[in-house]
Amino acid sequence: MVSHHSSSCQGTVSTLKIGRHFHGGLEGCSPRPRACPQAASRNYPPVRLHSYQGGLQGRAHARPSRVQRRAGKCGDAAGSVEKVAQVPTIKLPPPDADNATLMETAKLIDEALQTVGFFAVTGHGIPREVVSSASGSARAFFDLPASEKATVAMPYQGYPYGYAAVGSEALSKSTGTVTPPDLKETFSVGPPQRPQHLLRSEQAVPESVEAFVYAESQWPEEPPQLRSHLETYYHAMGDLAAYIMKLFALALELPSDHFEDKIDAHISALRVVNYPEVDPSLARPELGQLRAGAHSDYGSLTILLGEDRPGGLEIMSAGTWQKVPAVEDGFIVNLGDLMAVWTNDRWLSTLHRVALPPPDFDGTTRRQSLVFFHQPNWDAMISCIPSCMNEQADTKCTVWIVV
Ligand SMILES: O=C(O)CCC(=O)C(=O)O
Ligand SMILES: [Fe+2]
Repeated sequence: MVSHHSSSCQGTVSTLKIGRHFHGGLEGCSPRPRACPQAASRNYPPVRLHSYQGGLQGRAHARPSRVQRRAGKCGDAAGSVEKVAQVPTIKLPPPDADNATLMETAKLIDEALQTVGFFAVTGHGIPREVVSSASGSARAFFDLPASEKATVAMPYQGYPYGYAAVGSEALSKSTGTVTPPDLKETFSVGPPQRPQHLLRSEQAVPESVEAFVYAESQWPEEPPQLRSHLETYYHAMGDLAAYIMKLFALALELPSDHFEDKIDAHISALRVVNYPEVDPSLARPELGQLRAGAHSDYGSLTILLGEDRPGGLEIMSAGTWQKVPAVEDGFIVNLGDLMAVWTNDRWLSTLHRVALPPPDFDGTTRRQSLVFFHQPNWDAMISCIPSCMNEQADTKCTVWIVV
């Protein structure tokens, strides 16, 4: 449904009704902020997502990224990939480094995002203790009996936060590919504090935004430190994302604070993921079944802490699936669809997946990831960044509001 409203800019504002939908069901949308083109919202009120302005009409949804368009079919045999992706490791300077140093780093980021859509960061300054506490508590949570984990299960399909058992989600559905469900279990949480930003917004906050974007996280009784460890980790990730967005601004020839007021009440989600041991002698994965099916992320950027285990992260690059090894004391950062839209496709939101371990591997294959999906403020205006304008970009003032 498209309706028109007046706006402060000269053109029209089009309100496009598509469901922004979180759910742990098999329809393929993951429990994190995103516009879900495939599943119309049936059991949850649709909400406004971000506005897209500056000729990006219609791309806020159903937009295959450049990589996806090149990728073609992506269901080849998992576990057989040998090639290692050219994902550069970028050592971040301290945030108060001189401008020339920050610009050098920004250039490396620009290069990585134009070519692979992924880079690794070291020098991030996040204490090891913050990372190991969050990882350890997440592992302890996943080790609980199923009945305990079920106490914090997402209460209904469409609720963004809580636990989702193995078999709840097939990420590949978001790219229009039907596969059996992913072999993973997840626990997702949202912003620890309800941002004050809601109160100062000029627009009335739709109830659906209140209920959805700021839905309450659910915390289990066990392990007792899970909440404090994950909240500390969430804040550390939010700060790191803000620093990376500052470097993004420099890379895009913008003032370094360009994104600040668009992410100061970010609605990011933290998701911890357990990929259980795969033992084909006990249960053979179904045809096309992966640990996480091929997908691109939806937000501004994702910060991933993975584990180097067989059956890990792979990206589609130069037309083939390629492995992305974990980086010691580092994080993997990738761009999401929203940032690809924001940059008018200058930067890539790359298709990726988590493969199955090779069937003949006889060591441990359990793998855990901590995935931080950074999302700007719910009402941030996403308008084509001036340095990303090109002949293809339609410059008339059109704002897409997803309600
Ligand atoms: O676990 C991983 O390495 C990647 C997970 C991922 O891509 C996701 O959850 O969106
Ligand atoms: Fe992902």
